[in-house]
Amino acid sequence: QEFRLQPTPQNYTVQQDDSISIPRQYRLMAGNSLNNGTALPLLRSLMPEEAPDAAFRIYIGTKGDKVVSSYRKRIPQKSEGYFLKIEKDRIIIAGADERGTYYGVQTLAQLLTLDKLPLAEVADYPDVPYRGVVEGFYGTPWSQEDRIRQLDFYGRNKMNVYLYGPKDDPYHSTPHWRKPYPAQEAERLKQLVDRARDNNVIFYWAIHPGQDIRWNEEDRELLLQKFESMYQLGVRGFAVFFDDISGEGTKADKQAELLNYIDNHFVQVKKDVAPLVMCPTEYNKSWTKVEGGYLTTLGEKLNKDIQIMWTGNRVIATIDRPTLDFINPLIKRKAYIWWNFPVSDYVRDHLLMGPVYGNGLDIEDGMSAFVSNPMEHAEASKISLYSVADYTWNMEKFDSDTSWRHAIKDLMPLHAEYLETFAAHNSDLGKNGHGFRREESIRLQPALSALLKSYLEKGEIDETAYNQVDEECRKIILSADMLLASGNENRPLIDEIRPWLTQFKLVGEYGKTVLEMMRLPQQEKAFLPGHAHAQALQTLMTDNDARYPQGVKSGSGQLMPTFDALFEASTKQYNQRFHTALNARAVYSPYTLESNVQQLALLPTQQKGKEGSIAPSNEVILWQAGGSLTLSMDRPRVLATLRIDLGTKEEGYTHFRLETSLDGKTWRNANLQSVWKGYTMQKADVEGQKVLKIRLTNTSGSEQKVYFKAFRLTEQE
Ligand SMILES: CC(=O)N[C@H]1c2[nH]c(C(=O)Nc3ccccc3)c[n+]2[C@H](CO)[C@@H](O)[C@@H]1O
Repeated sequence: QEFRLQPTPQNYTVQQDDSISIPRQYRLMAGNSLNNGTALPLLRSLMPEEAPDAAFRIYIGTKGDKVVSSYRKRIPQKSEGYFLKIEKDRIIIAGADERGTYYGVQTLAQLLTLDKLPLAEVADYPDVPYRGVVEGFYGTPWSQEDRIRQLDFYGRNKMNVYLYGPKDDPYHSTPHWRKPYPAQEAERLKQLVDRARDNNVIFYWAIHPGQDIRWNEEDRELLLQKFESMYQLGVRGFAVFFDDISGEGTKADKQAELLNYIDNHFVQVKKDVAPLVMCPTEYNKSWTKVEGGYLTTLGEKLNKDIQIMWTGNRVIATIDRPTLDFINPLIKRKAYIWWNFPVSDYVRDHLLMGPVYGNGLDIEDGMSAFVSNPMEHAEASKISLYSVADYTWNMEKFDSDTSWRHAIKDLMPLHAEYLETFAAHNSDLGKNGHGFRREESIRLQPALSALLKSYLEKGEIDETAYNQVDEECRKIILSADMLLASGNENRPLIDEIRPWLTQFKLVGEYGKTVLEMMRLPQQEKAFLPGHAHAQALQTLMTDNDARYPQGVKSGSGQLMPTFDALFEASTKQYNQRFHTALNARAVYSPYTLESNVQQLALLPTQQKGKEGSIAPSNEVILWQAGGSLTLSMDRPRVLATLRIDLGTKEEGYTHFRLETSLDGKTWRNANLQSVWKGYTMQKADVEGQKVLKIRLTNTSGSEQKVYFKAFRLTEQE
């Protein structure tokens, strides 16, 4: 793949027929404005041989510096803009500000990877003012090493913000948001703040107090003391998140009062702190009731400098002009976009490795920021983050597929073709409560469809499609092995995705086995080993990595549905021909979920041995009055235990009725009682009962906000 600058510059010209050797020594002419910045240290790390008498010169400064005054007019008049020019005997790097100059050096760093330096001119600047990442997901927070690698990545990719807000950090959220970090944790955060500074990234520390905040002076002062403790660690960006809470903390006027107080008595007083950021409780259109006045209250009352986050028309959504035309007038400022991709905390059995696409390419003027909420898998998230950096820097020239391919090459240059094969088939989320899906196996889709159509409709094999799919299965198996054996090229990435690589190889083997079965349904003996092997592979693909209770899924968007359909079709053909009853069901779960509660309806069910479950959800469930959830078995089964956890206190369960049925018509109550005092896990008195269906209904007469943490049954041996 050809060399490209990342992110795509606004203006970049190169003299095609000329270049220079990378100078071994140079004389540095630097402006004073850079003395305390990071541009010079970066430049010196790239070109170590500084010599006062060298013929080759490097002029570097910001627009106020004399050393670059003759290029002043070439500097884009945009925040973080820069002008970079490489001539035969000099390099000029002139920034609109210090960070712009730093970005000019980052661009030079990329050009220095070439064998020869092109005689180039770059006049560049970002489209979106704040660009970066909000570590705002549920699940295992990133490690210290993850975050340090992330911050270096943001520096290289010209991302300028990182918001620290992992939901599962108890000092970010309830119960310990009021307390300072323990010394060891504080020291680790200080290291991150310093690393962020080295990469010219604004480190925002976010607090998530809304679940138990009291609107009084004590909590207000405790919050300010926490911010002050973070300021002492070097933090210069602060955020307050009010998402996913219920009760008192959701009040807009109280939220605005608190935020304005923080702004007036902390942010404005400190003078060196970035604008305050807040995430509202109504952070997407599908939840907000404009007439309820929550957003307009914030828009009217919040100080104008305070940034307001927005996830779009839904919790998980792409961002377009209508999205911004809705929210910006309400909040009376440009939305600070919190993009919930590639976050996967609600589909933890999937990896989201596909291209970034679907956001508008003409909306750069409608947002103050665009930050991505990533997966708990830090390295794997970089495929998307690389493209988010590309998209937010130069929206008009953003090309989804080109960016995706370069992102993969950037992550594993020596194994890019194998990682691209893996990423292409691990991009869709599967069925989920948000209804957000992604394309998968795009290039193979026509062959998969043709193969399946000809086999199902005519019982024939489309040889062209067959061979394409067979070849892809070979590449899948090869890619999995090559990546698993890739050694130290990017060990942190391989460590993250290893369960999915193992699964991916099984998918390739399953595909090859099913393809062989397709040729044999008329051969009474020869068909059987393939059928048995396919079933063995199905079992191996189900009972996989114990670290992921929902299992791990690979190729679930296109490959597996096609292979399962071909498995079933060829087995049914065999059964009809030889009057046998080989199992033709590929994707087999004895449990089916039905619900009229929108956020529950799409949750997947799982079976592992004698245990059956409905996948948990990490969001607050809005369970309407009378809403119910029914788990049906494929046949009556004798239960041993049933555990339910709605994340609510004891009395919360009085709002629900649990019933069982043997025929789906007559129902009997099954009482719930606490498994452990004070905890929310409940057990139902179902031991020894033979049931066909289990039903849980909100009988309180009003909407209940609960968590869906567990719904697990075990059958008697
Ligand atoms: C602003 C935001 O997206 N907040 C959280 C969030 N909240 C939700 C919800 O779906 N929340 C929700 C749903 C229904 C009722 C209340 C809250 C999803 N997410 C993200 C993706 O799972 C999660 O990573 C994030 O921390």
